[in-house]
Amino acid sequence: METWFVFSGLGSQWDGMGRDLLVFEAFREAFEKSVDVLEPFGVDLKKYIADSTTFNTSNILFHTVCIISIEIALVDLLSSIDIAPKQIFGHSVGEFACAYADGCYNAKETLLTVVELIRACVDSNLPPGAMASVGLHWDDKEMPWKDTIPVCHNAIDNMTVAGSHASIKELVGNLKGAGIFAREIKSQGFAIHSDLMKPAEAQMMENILGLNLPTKTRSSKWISTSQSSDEIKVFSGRYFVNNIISPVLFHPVVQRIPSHAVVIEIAPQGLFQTILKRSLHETCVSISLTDRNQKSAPFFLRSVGKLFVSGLQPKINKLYPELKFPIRSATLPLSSIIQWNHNDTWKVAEDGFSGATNLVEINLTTLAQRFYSGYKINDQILFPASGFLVLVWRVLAEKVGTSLDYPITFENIVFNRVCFTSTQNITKLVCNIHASGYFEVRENDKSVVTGSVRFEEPEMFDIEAPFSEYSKRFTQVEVYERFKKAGYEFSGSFKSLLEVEVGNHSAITIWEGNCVKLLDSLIQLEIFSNLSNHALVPARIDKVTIDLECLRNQVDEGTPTEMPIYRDKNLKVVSCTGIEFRGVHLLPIKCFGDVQDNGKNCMTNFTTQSLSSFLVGFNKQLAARNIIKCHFAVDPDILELANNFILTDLGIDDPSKIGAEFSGVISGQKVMGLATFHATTAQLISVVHWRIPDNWSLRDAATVPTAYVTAYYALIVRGNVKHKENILIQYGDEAVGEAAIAIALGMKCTVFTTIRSEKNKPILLNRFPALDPAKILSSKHCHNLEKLIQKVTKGKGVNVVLNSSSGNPMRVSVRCVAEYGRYLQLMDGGIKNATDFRSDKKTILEATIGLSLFLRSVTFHGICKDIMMSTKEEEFNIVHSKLQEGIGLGIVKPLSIKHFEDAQLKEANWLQPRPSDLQKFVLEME
Ligand SMILES: CC(=O)SCCNC(=O)CCNC(=O)[C@H](O)C(C)(C)COP(=O)(O)OP(=O)(O)OC[C@H]1O[C@@H](n2cnc3c(N)ncnc32)[C@H](O)[C@@H]1OP(=O)(O)O
Repeated sequence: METWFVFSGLGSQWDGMGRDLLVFEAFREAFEKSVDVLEPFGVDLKKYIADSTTFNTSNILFHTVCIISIEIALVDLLSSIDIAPKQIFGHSVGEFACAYADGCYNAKETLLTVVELIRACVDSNLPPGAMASVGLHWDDKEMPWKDTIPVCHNAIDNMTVAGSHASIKELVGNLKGAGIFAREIKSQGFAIHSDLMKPAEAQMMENILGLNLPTKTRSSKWISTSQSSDEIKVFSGRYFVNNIISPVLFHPVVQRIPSHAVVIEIAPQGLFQTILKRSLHETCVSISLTDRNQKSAPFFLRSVGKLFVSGLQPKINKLYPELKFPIRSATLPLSSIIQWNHNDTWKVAEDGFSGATNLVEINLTTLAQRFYSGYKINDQILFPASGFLVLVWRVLAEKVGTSLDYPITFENIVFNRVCFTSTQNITKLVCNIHASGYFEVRENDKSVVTGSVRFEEPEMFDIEAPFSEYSKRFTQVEVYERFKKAGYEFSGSFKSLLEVEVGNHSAITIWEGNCVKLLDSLIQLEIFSNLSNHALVPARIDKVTIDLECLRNQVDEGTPTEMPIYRDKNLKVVSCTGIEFRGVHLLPIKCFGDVQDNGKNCMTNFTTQSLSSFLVGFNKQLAARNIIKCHFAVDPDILELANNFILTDLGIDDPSKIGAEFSGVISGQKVMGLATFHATTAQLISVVHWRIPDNWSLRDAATVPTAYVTAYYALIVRGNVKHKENILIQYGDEAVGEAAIAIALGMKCTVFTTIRSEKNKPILLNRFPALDPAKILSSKHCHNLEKLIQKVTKGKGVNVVLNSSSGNPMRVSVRCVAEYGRYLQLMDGGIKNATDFRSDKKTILEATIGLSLFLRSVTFHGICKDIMMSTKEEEFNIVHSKLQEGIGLGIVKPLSIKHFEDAQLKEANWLQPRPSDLQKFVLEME
């Protein structure tokens, strides 16, 4: 909403005007200043507003200065409550107040100009004149305004005319007789804006020049009603001489007011309310601050209320004296006397921000919803992802009043938790859809699903059927047997896949008019293609497009129809006629916060194939390569992953790999290294190693490779760090952070770093004497870090940032990176696993950093910690030789901060939660 101020002129004055507004401090202060300015000119403002006789016997000079004084005081009053205009304009002498509101003149300069100009008119002995507002058209030259002159173009059907007293009287009489609106205006015997004012022009100029006021420039805020073109912005007293002798072009300015503006009339009396309401766009709000027929102070307060309702934010507390503490103990609290007034029924405004809210009940005992009980995972009934999509779809259709046949698109759907239902309870879901299309489904006040949704023309890939009639298929029985092994117990409508091609490129389902079931068939094909021994559910879906009409054109309504589903792994698409899912990201159900994983699959399988035998297998294969006395540093998560995958036997080539870091001895030479194994078969794929000094213990050496490989890869290959650059390393007390500090200091870089724990500061300083203690800050005080970096780098920022978390450290890092800098974001487990709810990865994916980073020509790199498996060979070779060189130069050393726990091979307690700073176990193999 734009705010416009309009200042009225003669005609708005009345006996007692402004008097009651003196209760408002800002108004009173401004008015009293005007009183002081005008006193030397014999104008007693206070008496004028207090005494009827003075008012009624005063001449035009008193009337005008009083109107302008009140308008100035109202501007100050509004400004005190933080109401400021985007545009201003004035009617006739109302333009004087514009000079004040625009800042061209102060109150004194404004009032002196009024006094001098009007006094010139009074002193010029002009022939007596009169003015009237008439319901005639400005452009209608045929109208009978004999001997009168149109002087103010007020509205399409209203103008003010001026002339001799007799001619105005005659015209008003004639018009009234003809049923046309006509009203004389109190212009105190003057025909302002007409030629009758011309004889006063020279005197006005002389008086104005006598004031010797500086020439100013009007701002673009002030739109002129006295100049035929608003282009000329030079402003001096001459502007007002022109105002008095030229017509008022009010209506053309009113027409420039956009729809959705708040127009505030500033005058002793809301003179133009009738006209504004007739002229403004119907979505505008016109508010007067005053009304002669009502008590001024309450009326003003009601107007302030209207400003608030219109969307402005008046600071109403400024209208009252400041509360001084302590207040008297006898002061009664107000709260008991404040109550809701329910007398009126209010229509809530549709302002584009309100949305539809719908409570949806899931009652599995009803006929329509009974089929949902066929969706069970690990003995619990789950409300399926497809059910949420159809729910949101229905709510939106109802909100916009359209049928479900209209194509719909969902985007960025995020499943924050799973929703269990049961036949005993009714599940209550609240679906909010914002006007922007953002939706959220909540259960028990917790967010379950979010995303965006809109009805729009569908945009789907053309289906290219990969279907070969001869390809092998799993039958329905085989499909659901496999699902069962992973914990799914689909029944009824949800046993919807009739067959699945073994390569998971296609499947057949059946359409029986149930959208939930059909959508779920597509999700089921995606789940089936990724099946492991954990039940998977969608965590995110990038896009879903549904065109029901297109689907219906392909099927016989009322007859169950077999329908092929296609899956393209490269396009990340699962689709059938009229429906397309893009980017369905699945996660084990246990990753969803409050899910009670019964652990059936995980733990039973865990004992059948123990982790120790898995590691013993690794050890044997390294021994076959002459690497003996191995120590493994293993990440519990990776072990868990290995455990999951090793039992997966879908008969499909599974490309998953597991990486492990180790140390050992080859032909009497101590080494440390990295090895990769097949996740499904535990077979060794590749191994690399580095020679290490004899004085390193094998236990310590096992912890070095991943941290330094990651740091070298990030800083040298991706970050291209150069000698003596400035570098920010977030979390220098993490393994990769410590390695990065070692490398950066080795290149004589200026290192800024943060630490998670103060106790690590002396350890870091001991390990790196070259590190400046002043540049090691707590990660909890990011703002200090930003200040320090900007100060030290003279506002340029750092050349390289290595960051491993989202949230505040990320935002600070983004602001601290210099032009042409390199921003390196560590991704635990890599982009592929970025939807993992147990870590920062999801937040990193959803973090927004803005484009400004790239406009500064900064490059952004996502760095996975499994470098060996995810990097090109030539890049890994660089890392390999740099790391060997670093060992030789003493840059690479065992980590000084303890992130590792010694563990027993036979220990079976791997899946227990452990402190977050203990990242790995070190196992000594026999
Ligand atoms: C130096 C100087 O300052 S010179 C400048 C001199 N001043 C002027 O030129 C100001 C001219 N304008 C005015 O005086 C006022 O805006 C007026 C007279 C047009 C309207 O003032 P109001 O206080 O609203 O008058 P009032 O309350 O009697 O309303 C007029 C009624 O007539 C109706 N009306 C019919 N035709 C018209 C018309 N052509 N113009 C205005 N009102 C009209 C209005 O709709 C309104 O009816 P409503 O009350 O049902 O809405």
